Amino acid sequence: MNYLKKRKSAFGYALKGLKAFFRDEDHPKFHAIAGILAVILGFSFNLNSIEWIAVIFCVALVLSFEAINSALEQLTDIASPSYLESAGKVKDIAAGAVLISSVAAGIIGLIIFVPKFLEILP
Ligand SMILES: Nc1ncnc2c1ncn2[C@@H]1O[C@H](COP(=O)(O)OP(=O)(O)OP(=O)(O)O)[C@@H](O)[C@H]1O
Repeated sequence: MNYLKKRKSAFGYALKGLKAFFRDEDHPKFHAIAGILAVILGFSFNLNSIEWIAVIFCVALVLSFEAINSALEQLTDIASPSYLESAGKVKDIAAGAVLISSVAAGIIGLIIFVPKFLEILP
C-alpha cells in the first residue's frame, strides 16, 4: 500500500513537471504541435503498425530530449548564474541532443509521409 502511495506521488510529480515544461517554454509547444500534426497525418494516411511505432517513438524521443534539455538548462542556471564557459558547454551539448533527435525525427517523417503524399498527387 505504501509502495502504491509512493508511485502515485511520483506520477503526480512527473505530471507537475510536464505541466511546468509546457507552460514555461516555447520549444515544447512547437514540438508538441508538430507531433499532433504527425498523428493527424498518420490517421489520414492510415499508417501501418511499423509506421505508427516510428511516428510515436519520434514524437516521444524529441519531447523527452526537450524536457531533459530544459531541466539541464534550469539546473545550469542554478549552479552557474554568472558566465562560465563550461556552463555554456553543458547547455550547448544538451541542445545538441535535441537537434540530433529532431533531425532524425524529421528524416523519418519524410521517409514515411513523402511517398504517401506522392501517391495521392494527380
Ligand atoms: N551561465 C552561462 N555561462 C556561459 N554561457 C552561457 C551561460 N548560460 C547560457 N550560455 C550560452 O548561451 C546559450 C543560450 O543559453 P540560454 O540559457 O539562454 O538558453 P536558450 O538557448 O535561450 O534556451 P531557450 O531558447 O530554451 O530559452 C547557451 O547555449 C550557452 O551557449
